[in-house]
Amino acid sequence: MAAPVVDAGYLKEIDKARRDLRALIASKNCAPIMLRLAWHDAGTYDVNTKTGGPNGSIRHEEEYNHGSNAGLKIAIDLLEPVKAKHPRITYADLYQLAGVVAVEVTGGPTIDFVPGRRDSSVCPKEGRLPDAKKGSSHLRDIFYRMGLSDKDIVALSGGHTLGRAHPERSGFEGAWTNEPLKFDNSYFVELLKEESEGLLKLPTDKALLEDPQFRHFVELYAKDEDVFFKDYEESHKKLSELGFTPR
Ligand code: HEM
Ligand SMILES: N=NC(=O)c1ccncc1
Repeated sequence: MAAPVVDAGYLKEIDKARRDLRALIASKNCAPIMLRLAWHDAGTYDVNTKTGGPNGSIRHEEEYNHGSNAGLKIAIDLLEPVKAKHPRITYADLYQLAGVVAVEVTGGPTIDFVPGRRDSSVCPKEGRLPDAKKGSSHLRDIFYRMGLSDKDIVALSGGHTLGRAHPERSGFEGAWTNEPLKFDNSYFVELLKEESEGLLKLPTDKALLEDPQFRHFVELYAKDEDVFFKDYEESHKKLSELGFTPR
């Protein structure tokens, strides 16, 4: 599909949609699943083939039915009324805007959002997102393929400050923090604790402790929330613009 014309009218629609997303997320307490949707649409990017990425393709059954996307149809359906109210906005932009708003309204950093992403109906094959049961080398394979770095891997893993795992979706259960609707650095604080009573640590979360390069950033972010917020904002913007050249 063609890229949207980002004129004054489009920018006005983005501002209106931003307000509607704030209201939706507040009313449904759905910030976590909105952030997960944005990350799953963007995280399919392959920097070598320049395919996948934040292009709205996850709206198609072929992709949202991937095992790693279990549960995300809930977010896709919640966003349909917002899309219907602002039809000029591409799904690609809407999903990334929802992710940015989800972080902001839960107390996280303000992430610069540049609109203009085009939609695609080409769905990547399953397997481009990380497998929670694996370790550091797998994380690097997946995120380096996107064109992201070690710092991006750790900072973006901080997205697990929000929400929880659902056995019927991923087989894992529980939240990573004691305040799963608050965006802060508690994911890293809990990760460094030997035992965080009743809280979740995925094998890939634990990999961030075992790998020295990753652990450096975990310790930094656990100690200084401002540094985490600055790095998270940069990495989230990078993720949301993979394969997209803002005009
Ligand atoms: C580093 C590799 C990652 C792995 C292996 C991973 C794995 C998972 C798994 C297994 C779940 C549970 C899904 C469910 O049962 O509902 C989950 C949830 C979640 N993930 Fe990730 N994730 C990763 C990175 C990220 C990133 C980069 C972000 C965003 C920046 C993110 C945001 C979330 C959020 C917000 C939830 C909670 C969703 C909810 O409460 O419904 N994750 N993740
Ligand atoms: N945030 N990542 C996920 O939700 C996820 C990633 C891979 N497999 C299942 C779930």
